[in-house]
Amino acid sequence: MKEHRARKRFGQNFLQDKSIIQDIVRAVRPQPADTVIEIGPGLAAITEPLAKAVDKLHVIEIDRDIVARLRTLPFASKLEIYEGDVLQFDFASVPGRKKIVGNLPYNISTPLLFRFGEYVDEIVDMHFMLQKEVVERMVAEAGSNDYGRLSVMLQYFFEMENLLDVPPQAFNPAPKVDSAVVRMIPQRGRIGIAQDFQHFSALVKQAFQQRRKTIHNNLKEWVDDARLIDVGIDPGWRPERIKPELYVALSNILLDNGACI
Ligand SMILES: C[S@@+](CC[C@H](N)C(=O)[O-])C[C@H]1O[C@@H](n2cnc3c(N)ncnc32)[C@H](O)[C@@H]1O
Repeated sequence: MKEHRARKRFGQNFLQDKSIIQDIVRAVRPQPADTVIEIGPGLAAITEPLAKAVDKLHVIEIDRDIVARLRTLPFASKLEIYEGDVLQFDFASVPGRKKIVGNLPYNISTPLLFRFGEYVDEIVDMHFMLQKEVVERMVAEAGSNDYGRLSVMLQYFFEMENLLDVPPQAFNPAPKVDSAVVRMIPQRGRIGIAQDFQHFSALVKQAFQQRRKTIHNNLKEWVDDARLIDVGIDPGWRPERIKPELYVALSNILLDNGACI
């Protein structure tokens, strides 16, 4: 088969370390009847073992040359191939509760992660290879330097665990950064339910846009200190001190007060 030259614009760093590939597939635990979707199959490093384990594997790939290659693989009949941009993909178009997997293109990982909340009720679990720094932000606890909007918004929907650190040499070409595999499992309601998700999301965005400001200074237009204290928030705290569940509670209280961010 013709050699494929990795395309930087599609974030192509192909996994070549067999033991890491095995670790990922073992973590996913695919069963024959599972609905598994792989994002960015590339040269099929994870695709092949996944396709062998399930009756049908759904794959989403943007690179036309790679799609053509996938169609020639010996296990191609097991693949349902969607050619296009995963950022535009409607995950609800694949019926059933889904396991989603991918060694993600790092240039689109953050906007992609933000989309999964929309599909949370249709997801069994997700396993992604990401930049290690992104995984650290996803799983960060309040009070740590890595804690921010990504941590709050994803922890609202998912329980997450850093399963495995992966060095650059595991890929070809080697990326400039370390990577890690994260497991994400839907956990709706664990930290409360936002009455209005858009409002909760706007509140968290507003808070972290000005991370150096105290929560009092950040939100004084919308909420007085007494309400903050009611929820358990010290008005002198910076946004990174406030746990995800407190953002949910604060959003609900603001709505009850008729104060809309
Ligand atoms: C980091 S590579 C991983 C390839 C392969 N899964 C592996 O582990 O070796 C990312 C893959 O995602 C594909 N890709 C990049 N941007 C994409 C997008 N917006 N939508 C769908 N696939 C994309 C790339 O073409 C590439 O195949």
